[in-house]
Amino acid sequence: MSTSAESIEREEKLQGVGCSRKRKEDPRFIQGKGNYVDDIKMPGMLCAEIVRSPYAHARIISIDKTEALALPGVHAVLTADDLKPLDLHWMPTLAGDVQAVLADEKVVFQMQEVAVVIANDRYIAADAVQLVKVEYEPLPALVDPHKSMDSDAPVIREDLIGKMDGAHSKRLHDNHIFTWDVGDKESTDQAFEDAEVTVKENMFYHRVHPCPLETCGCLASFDKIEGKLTAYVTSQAPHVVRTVVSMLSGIPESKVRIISPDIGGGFGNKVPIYPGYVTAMVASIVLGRPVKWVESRIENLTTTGFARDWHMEGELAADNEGRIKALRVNVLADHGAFDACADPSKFPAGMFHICTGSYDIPNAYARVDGVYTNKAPGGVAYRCSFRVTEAVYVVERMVDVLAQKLGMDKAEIRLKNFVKPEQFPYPTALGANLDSGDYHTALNKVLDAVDYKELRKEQEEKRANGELMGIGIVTFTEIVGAGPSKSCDILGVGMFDSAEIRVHPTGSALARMGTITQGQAHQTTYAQIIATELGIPSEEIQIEEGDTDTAPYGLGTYGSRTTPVGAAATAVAARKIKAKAAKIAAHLLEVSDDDLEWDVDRFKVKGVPGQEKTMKDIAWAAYNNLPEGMEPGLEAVDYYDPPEYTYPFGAYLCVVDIDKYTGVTKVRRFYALDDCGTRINPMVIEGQIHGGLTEGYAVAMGQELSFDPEGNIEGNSLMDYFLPTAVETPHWETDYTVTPSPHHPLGAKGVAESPHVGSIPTFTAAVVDAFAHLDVTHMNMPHSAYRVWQKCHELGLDKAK
Ligand code: PCD
Ligand SMILES: [Cu+]
Repeated sequence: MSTSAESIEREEKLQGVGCSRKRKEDPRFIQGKGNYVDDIKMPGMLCAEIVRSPYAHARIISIDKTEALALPGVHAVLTADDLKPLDLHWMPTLAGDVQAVLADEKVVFQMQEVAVVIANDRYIAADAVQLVKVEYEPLPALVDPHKSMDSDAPVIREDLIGKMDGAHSKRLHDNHIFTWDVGDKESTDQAFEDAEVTVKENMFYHRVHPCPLETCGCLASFDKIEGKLTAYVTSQAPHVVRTVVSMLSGIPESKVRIISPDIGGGFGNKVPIYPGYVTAMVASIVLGRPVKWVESRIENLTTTGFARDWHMEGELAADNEGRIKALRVNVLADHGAFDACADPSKFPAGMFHICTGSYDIPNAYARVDGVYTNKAPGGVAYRCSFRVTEAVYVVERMVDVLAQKLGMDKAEIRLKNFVKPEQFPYPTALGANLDSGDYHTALNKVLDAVDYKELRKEQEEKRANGELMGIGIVTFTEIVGAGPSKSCDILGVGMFDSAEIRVHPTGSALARMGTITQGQAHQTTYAQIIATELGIPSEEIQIEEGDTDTAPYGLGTYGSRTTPVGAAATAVAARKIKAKAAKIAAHLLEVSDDDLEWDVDRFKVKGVPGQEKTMKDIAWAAYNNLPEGMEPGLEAVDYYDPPEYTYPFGAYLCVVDIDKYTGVTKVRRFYALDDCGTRINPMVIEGQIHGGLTEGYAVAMGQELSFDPEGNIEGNSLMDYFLPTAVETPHWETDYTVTPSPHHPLGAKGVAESPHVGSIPTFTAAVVDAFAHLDVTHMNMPHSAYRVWQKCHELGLDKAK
């Protein structure tokens, strides 16, 4: 291959892999030309609003629609009784449970969907909601998951009474959902018995919500003549929605069209299928007119897709030198009133088995018990590949707790226990198979960059002075790219993904994928991959996603799976085209394909200067001058089933200064080093990392959905729920190393979740480290000023001068 200045120049023009190509979608967005579900209008369109329960737990005595129906402009009021004849009053969840579309005799969480009003516009519908008279008989609410399995606990799911075979395991109580465990319990227990040192800590990973700027919504239109249902849905997985809608409604899948238009942020919130979507679709079928439902902010925060809410007990066993011998974790998972977690079907606790982290831990055992409470359902992967956030949190916290007990440095204990570069691929004690990594290089790079020794010295001086300064260190490993079909499916559909590329006669291309961007810049970055593979300039490649009538079947975008799965499909589809292109070039140049070499955007005859055919020449020939017997056209499709997950990793360090009189925590420095293997677009990666760190800061420092003893949700509007703006957001410093994935066609791993997963425990680590000299080993999030002040007060620090 030639590396002449001329070919380097041609390569740069392609704007391929590795180029910080500007985001192609931005000119549209910044000019207000985005097209979201709520922007779409159809002739004759009606609007739906939902009547919701004021109680967390109550029996429905009666529903009186008379007054609502009498309001001019109201077309219908639907309740569970109206959906019953269609068998649509309950729906399956992604977690193998069922969920009431509209409450069936009983409400089980505050703001649960009770009835839906359909009217000419949203204002009339909202007025009519007030006129629907529902009589309730309140029942005792179960809010504390630790009490879910008490013998006198109120039973939440009467529909499941006596059904002790759950979707994932035996159920131990009417409020128990599943037990999931992994690892060797016996050897782990033994290692704990034999250990020189053990540590244990309880931590609560509080309930939060992804809170995308655009709330969830659906515009459904049923064409009675064609028998076709078209729905614009805020979905991160449009094909999955199509399959479920077809299964639920009996409409052939070929007559269901789901379109995810522009999406204003997903963050996991837009993976599940919500009652609102179903009611809009049903209403359109019943009324024969398009029906739109769009949530308000409070509805979004209260009823759709929460995340976390795990009570975790972590334990480590080690020797006196700090070599970790075993990890044991016990989790009580609060899933709310329906198990609507969005995980691959066989993983009720997501990818929690990554909780051995970046460490070489010989023995491990983890157990998770899911229980029902009177809270909204969800359990979505808020910027995390299914409970990876929880996994990283527990192990990183425990390593710090161990270091404190042994009086060891928190960086040193990590360097001592890392999986070493020569150990990859590394099978963990809990069954993950880490494909690649170089943890020592990453952490050392960070320690050098911030002058760690100097920071610790400064901390000592501050402590002597009675000031609080904390240094948090986290070295995390993610598991992304769900996933190999052999282990990962959603309702039976394997979690492959797809790409279809068509090269037109004049050499430009159109490509469609089964994934769907929500702001990640897929239109920019997918084109870069094809540009490098096929030598077609990025500018001449159009990327389309999100319309099930045109895109090949895919499982969607969440869990940072686009790069590990969708980008791999794209590379492989492009390579199929290139293989055909080589044959056409050989034919045009009258040589055998062996005599050809690829040079950026053309095939050249080896050793014969000037004898060459560009991709443009080849594309034209594909439609008129082909080798004997070859079919015309230049296109390919690939369904890529990854052989393995990818394991991005990183090393983060945070420095905080805490005011002991007010508890105000100032993030002085945050240094984030990420390794996602081959980097497709460094600028997009940088943006993704800034976004993920900011969301991590939000979760660690302020976001929280809490409940009072009656099950009333607290803090469910943006008056209380913390969304950091540029004012609160700290300054981020980023860095990287490159350890390519050995099995991915491009060597790339996902990246978008890493900063979220990695930063949250880093903030906690930094806050706790500020108090470490006072024997504090853990503090629960969120680290709001009030809560941090409480700790200062408890320790009498706010009294000291
Ligand atoms: N190596 C590499 C990697 C990556 N990349 C880039 O970056 C991005 C991203 O990617 P990923 O990582 O693969 O991911 P995806 O799949 O695409 O996505 C997903 C994610 O993404 C993130 N980010 C974001 N951004 C925005 N803007 N928006 C949104 O919504 C969002 N979301 C979030 C979330 S949450 Mo889940 O759902 O929770 O699970 S998951 C998630 C894209 O564009 C790509 O291309 C590159 O370049 N390179
Ligand atoms: Cu998660």
